Amino acid sequence: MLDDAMKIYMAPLQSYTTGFYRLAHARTYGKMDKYFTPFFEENKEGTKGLDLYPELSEKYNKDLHCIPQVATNQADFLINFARQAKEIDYQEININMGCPFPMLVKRQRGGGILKHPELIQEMLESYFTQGIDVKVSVKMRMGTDSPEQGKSIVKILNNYPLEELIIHPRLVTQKYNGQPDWQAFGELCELSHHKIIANGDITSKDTANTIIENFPGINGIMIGRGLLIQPELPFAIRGIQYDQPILFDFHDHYFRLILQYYQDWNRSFNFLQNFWHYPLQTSQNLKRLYRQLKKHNKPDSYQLWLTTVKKSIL
Ligand SMILES: Cc1cc2nc3c(=O)[nH]c(=O)nc-3n(C[C@H](O)[C@H](O)[C@H](O)COP(=O)(O)O)c2cc1C
Repeated sequence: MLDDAMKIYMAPLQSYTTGFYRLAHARTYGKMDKYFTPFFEENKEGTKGLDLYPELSEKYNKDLHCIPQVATNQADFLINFARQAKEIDYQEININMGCPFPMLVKRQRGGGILKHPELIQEMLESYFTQGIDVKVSVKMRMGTDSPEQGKSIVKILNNYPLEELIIHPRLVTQKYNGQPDWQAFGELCELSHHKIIANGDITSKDTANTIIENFPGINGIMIGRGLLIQPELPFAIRGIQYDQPILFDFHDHYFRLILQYYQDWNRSFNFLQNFWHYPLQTSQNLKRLYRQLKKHNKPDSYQLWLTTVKKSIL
């Protein structure tokens, strides 16, 4: 049985782990230790108060330990983001230093910032000298295009009182290809003075246990795609079993939350497609069902499609 002190977090995945998803997941399976929102970016969000985003509204995050994430290299934006988050009762924010989206990387944000230690240092120096009462954690890859970059960044991060450091040991240039480099992860852990959370390709209880056994000093693990494929995975890792598959209860919670919010079938349907994307990738038959989904884009037809999925999964 996994030690309770070992934390399990839900990773942020833009368009997938939305507020609706996180809340429906918690109501169905139980609460995870922490949730991270997909990243907010400056320019778009700078013009609108954070309290206006359903992603952050109390309705979808009440009683969940949720951390708003930001992708920036600007101290002013970071400070403003933290202050706005505090106003709506968030105590911690997370900085994205890993996203491989080319538009972000080109602008030295997300995974692109790892090549610019000077920007990280300036931003954190300014943040921490202002004494803002909002904790900061960082989620990073092991470099933009070289693992040496991750090492220099970890040394810089050591100068600041971060809440924790989440490491996904891939380079930004790898996107999601190849394997995470767990040896490089170990080296970064040794260099870091912070609490470490391991992230990347945790898709089963066995992978989780191997990482925890190989790196006993870490504080937790973060799961993204493994959870989207198998939403019960974080609880299976803790040894919790459900009497019956409850994927469809999860779906029903999620479906209700979306329809209530949008009151519009077409917009809701996009979210439903995202919900089914990962669970229906595990066999040729399920992939074929997923491809058929886009033709079932009307409420009655969707219900018929769902019946076929139920028969294939249960
Ligand atoms: C479609 C997609 C969207 C993602 N969006 C974010 C994001 O908004 N913020 C972030 O920090 N990471 C994001 N990630 C990265 C994941 O949080 C995670 O670090 C990565 O998928 C590796 O973990 P996993 O193998 O458990 O999924 C995204 C990944 C994918 C595939």
